[in-house]
Amino acid sequence: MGNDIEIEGMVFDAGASSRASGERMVATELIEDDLALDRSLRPKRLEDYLGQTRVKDSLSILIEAARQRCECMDHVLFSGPPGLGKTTLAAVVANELGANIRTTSGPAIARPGDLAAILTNLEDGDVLFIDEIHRLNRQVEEVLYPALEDYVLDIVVGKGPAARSIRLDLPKFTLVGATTRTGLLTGPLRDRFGIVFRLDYYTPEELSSIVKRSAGILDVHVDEEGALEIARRSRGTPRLANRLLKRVRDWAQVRGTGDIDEDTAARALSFFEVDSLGLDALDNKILELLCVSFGGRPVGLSTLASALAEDPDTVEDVYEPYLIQQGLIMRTPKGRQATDRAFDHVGVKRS
Ligand SMILES: Nc1ncnc2c1ncn2[C@@H]1O[C@H](COP(=O)(O)OP(=O)(O)OP(=O)(O)O)[C@@H](O)[C@H]1O
Ligand SMILES: [Mg+2]
Repeated sequence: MGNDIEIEGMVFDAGASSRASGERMVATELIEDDLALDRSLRPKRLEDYLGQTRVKDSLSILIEAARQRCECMDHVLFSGPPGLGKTTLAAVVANELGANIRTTSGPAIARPGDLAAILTNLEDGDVLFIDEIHRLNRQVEEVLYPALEDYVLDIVVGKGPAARSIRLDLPKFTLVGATTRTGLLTGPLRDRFGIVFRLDYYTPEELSSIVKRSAGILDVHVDEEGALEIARRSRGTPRLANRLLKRVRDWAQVRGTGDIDEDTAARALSFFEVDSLGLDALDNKILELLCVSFGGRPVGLSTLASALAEDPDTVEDVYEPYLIQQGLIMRTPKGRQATDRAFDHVGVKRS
């Protein structure tokens, strides 16, 4: 294969290994590359959190009301695809409330005892942030319900006939939950949140202001059109916009003047194989297969996956959602099919 890398006699398929670890340049999930960047670019106050105006407006009312009454804010849930700013928003809420934040995640709380330890260590007014809350197991959830409703913890002491249940009072706290999949949350858990906020993909204009803010922090000059060009290729996702900005900055430093305008951004991103719609090489290969090799006919998932030398689940979970959301492919009962927009993008006529 053309992409193979040979190190000390061992041969790696560069494409497969980077894909297997999820490190696609256009991945919206967190990758190692983002970590240092995340810390410096994450907004801390509501005014620096750009876009999502409806969510921000309601949140600021909730926060202000809680502050005026000197009470805890209602429990809130943030849901939405990876990289749209759920974790960021949880920290922003705590900051605006002037509260401490304790952070944990669904998979990290394995047993009811783990949750009990977290809850009893909270202080009045704290924000408890549970990321990936849809991954809490049922027994743990059962402990959480009374804690959310009445700030109490029911624990069973002893075993067998001598076992008895005692009730402990907990400090008043605000739970902030985050999930990529509201559908996976159980009904009773969802019902215990005062408000569920759905984060949506950002518009290019919103992403462009995020790019400009980040460029200011990174101390790189980007003009209006340059920021918008990066924004258009960022799949509606701030995390990706920041990552692409970083790559464009590298390219501009080495191949350009160091400043970022529209032309620099476009050339840099084409160099890194992120095209005008934010599609990478593999996305484009999918479109080419559907439009050219299969001539626009519906193609079954397994046929498509084997033509790409990929796993069908990966094709369905990783590659397809954005292509479908962009109206480039359709799922039909007979299989996957390219749309007119895909034909336009690939630059061929439907036969
Ligand atoms: N509204 C925003 N304004 C400015 N920057 C943002 C905004 N939302 C997100 N970001 C940036 O995008 C990055 C990713 O956001 P965050 O980690 O909060 O996403 P997430 O929704 O929690 O993703 P995941 O589902 O993968 O946990 C952050 O480091 C932050 O810098
Ligand atoms: Mg997160």
